Amino acid sequence: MEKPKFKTVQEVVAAGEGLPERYLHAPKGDNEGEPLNASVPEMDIPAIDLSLLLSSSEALSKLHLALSTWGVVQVMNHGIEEAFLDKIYKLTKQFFALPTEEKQKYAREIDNIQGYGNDMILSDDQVLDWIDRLYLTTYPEDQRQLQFWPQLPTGFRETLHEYTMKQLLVIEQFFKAMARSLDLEENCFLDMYGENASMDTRLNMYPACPRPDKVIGVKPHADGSAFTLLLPDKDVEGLQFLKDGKWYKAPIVPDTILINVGDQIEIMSNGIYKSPVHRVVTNREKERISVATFCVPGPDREIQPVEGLVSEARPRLYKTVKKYVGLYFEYYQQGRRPIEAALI
Ligand SMILES: O=C(O)CCC(=O)C(=O)O
Ligand SMILES: [Fe+2]
Repeated sequence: MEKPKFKTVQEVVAAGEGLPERYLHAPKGDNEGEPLNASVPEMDIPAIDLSLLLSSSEALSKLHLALSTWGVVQVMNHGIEEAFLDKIYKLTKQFFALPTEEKQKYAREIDNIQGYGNDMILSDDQVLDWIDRLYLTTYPEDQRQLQFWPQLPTGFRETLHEYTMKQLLVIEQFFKAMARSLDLEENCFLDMYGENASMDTRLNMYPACPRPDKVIGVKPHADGSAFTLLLPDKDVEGLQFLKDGKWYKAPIVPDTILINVGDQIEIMSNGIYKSPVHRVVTNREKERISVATFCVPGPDREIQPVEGLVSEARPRLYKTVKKYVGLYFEYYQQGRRPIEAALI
C-alpha cells in the first residue's frame, strides 16, 4: 500500500523544523498585505428549532430567510443530546492526540480520500491547508471501509456509528423543512436525493499555527454536498462565511448543529438557497477541531432544479448534474467554483 509522502500538520509541528514554504500564501490582488487572520464581524444567523419546523410557519420563514441570504443556520432541538455531542468532541480530540504511529495505521493512500492524513495534494504549486483529517464514509453501512475506522480511542467506532444513525433523522427532517419553506411537497428534495444517498464524515484538526496571518486552515470553498452538518469547535473560532464580498465569523452556539447549504441544494432549489463560500482561519495559540458530515446524493441520481421552482419569472439556472462530487474536486484545487460548471 502506498502511503502519502507528505507529513501531516501535526508531524510538521512535532518535527520543529519551522514552517514549510508550501503552507504560505503570498499576498495577491487587492487585499495585498491583508492578514488572513484579520478581525471580522460576526454573522447574524438565526438558531432554528428543528422540532418546530414541521409545524410553525414562523420557523419556516426564518429558515427561508437564512438559507436564501447566508445559506447557513444553527439548528437547535435537533434530538441529539448534548452529552452525546460532547462525546463526539472528546473522541475526536483523543484520536488526534494519539501517537503518530497509531494514527498512521489508518493513513489514507495517496489517491484515496478515505482515511487519516493531510490535505489532498493535487498539484505541485498548490498551497497547503493547515489541517489534518480523518475522512470516513459512514453511510450506507456497506460502503464503510472499516480498515480506516480507528480501534482507538475506545468506543470511537461505536460512537461514530451511533452518530450516523442520529444524523439520519436530522437530515430527513431538514430536507422536509427546506421543501416546506419553499412551498413544495415535503418529499420533493428527498425524492431527488434518493434512497442510496451517502454520508461522509470528516474529523478535522487544525493545530496551533505560528503564522495565522499567512496560513489558512481551509481555503475558501463551497461544499459539494446537498448540505453539510457541522459541529464546530466549542471554544475556538475559525470558521468564516463570505457574503457580498466580505468575511464574517460564525458564532459559537453551544448544543447546536450548524447546517450549511451545499452546491447540490443550490442546484435543486434553482439558486434560491445559497451554497455559501466559507473558509477556516488558523490560530496562533490554540488548536481547533470540527466534525463535518457531508450529505451526498446517490451516484445514480440526476440532480436538477425541482419543477416547482422553475417558471417564466424564474427560469432554470442549472443543468442536470450527476456524480457532482467528482467534478467538484477537479475544480476545487484550481480555486474555481464547481457550481459554475453547472450553470446554464
Ligand atoms: O472546520 C470547520 O469549521 C469547517 C470545515 C469545512 O468547511 C469543511 O470541512 O468543508
Ligand atoms: Fe466546507
